[in-house]
Amino acid sequence: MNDHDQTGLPEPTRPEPRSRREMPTRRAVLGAAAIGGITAAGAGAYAWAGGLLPSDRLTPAKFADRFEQLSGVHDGFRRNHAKGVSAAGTFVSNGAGVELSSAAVFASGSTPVTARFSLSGGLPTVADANATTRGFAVLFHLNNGEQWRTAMVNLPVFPDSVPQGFYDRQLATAPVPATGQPDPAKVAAFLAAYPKTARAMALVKKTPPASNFSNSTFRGLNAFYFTNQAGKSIPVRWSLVPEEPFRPGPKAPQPDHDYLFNALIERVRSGPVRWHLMITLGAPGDPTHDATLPWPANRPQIDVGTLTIDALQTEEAGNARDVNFDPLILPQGISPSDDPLLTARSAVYAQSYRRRTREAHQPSKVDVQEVEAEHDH
Ligand code: HEM
Repeated sequence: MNDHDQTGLPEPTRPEPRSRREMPTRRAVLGAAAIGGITAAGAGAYAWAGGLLPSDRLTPAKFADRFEQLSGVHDGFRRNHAKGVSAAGTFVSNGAGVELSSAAVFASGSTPVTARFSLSGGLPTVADANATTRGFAVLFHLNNGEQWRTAMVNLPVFPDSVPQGFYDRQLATAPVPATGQPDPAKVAAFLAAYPKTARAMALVKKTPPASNFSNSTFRGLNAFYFTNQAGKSIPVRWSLVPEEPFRPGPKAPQPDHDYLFNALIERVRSGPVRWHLMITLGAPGDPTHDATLPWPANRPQIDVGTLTIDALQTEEAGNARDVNFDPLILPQGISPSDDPLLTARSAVYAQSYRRRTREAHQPSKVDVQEVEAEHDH
């Protein structure tokens, strides 16, 4: 994601659908030991060696270079979703997910989570703005030692169907110095080349952002498969639906540079914030390979439990700062779909993770204690 999402997406030739069983997962690649730890330096390049990306020209390093080209290098920060805050809480399963997936996280009971709220883009100092894509990443620490990591955003669909589209979109929508706005001709050419992005962005425009992080719906967007104890698999997508009622966010720029993060810090200080984990069940024929395409609105949605966030922490060693929210770190009972974004994400997140963890860490731009102290005065 970047913070100028007003662009288009490609209809490239789709590779032959791969069997789910052929898709590599980080679980398989890294082994149980790596999954047990809170950090996962990536071995993501395996995905590219397997030719899973549509173009040999595009590598994890080139992807990371492009983020740096557009936002600069900010030592120690994520190459995308650079501005953020760490969070902690608990997922309480109501047991309804057990018949869908054998993942231990769905057995009745509670699972601790490490989470992170973020804004898209590579600038750790970016001003909070209503239209900037918001992220909510969650790491479930399953009681059996497994982990489930998922990074979600507050969009109804993803703008790009293939990695090359995301890569091209970043450049096509970059503001030009003369106007501070994207070059309309470049944007038009990009959208003409990527009509799926044009359609996805029309859906995004019809879905106004909520006023705060705490009343935003966050969606995983990529499809996965759930497999239950009986070995039955079903395509799914998931989302976190807030208990707090939706209110539209302000259209005008806000005087407070950090108004979204400041409001979140105050909100969590006043009491826990809750979302319901909703699993949408796909039907035969629903696209699993393309995150730009919504599934029909009448697909069953199963509420499998409640995620509660009750603490925020300034990013630092030991909390979500040092987590790679790789979407292919999955527990037994959840497996990837044929969506090409998944393997690309895994590889590019690993590249970003490697770069940022080798750099000197700068203090996070969202300082929880500072905001709380200001509020007390
Ligand atoms: C080809 C597609 C994509 C690329 C190349 C990409 C790239 C990145 C990169 C480089 C990071 C920083 C990773 C790190 O340093 O830990 C990141 C973070 C993030 N991405 Fe993506 N992304 C893609 C698709 C998506 C999709 C489909 C979603 C949501 C459905 C998403 C949501 C997020 C979120 C929420 C974060 C912040 C995670 C955190 O807090 O650590 N991204 N992305």
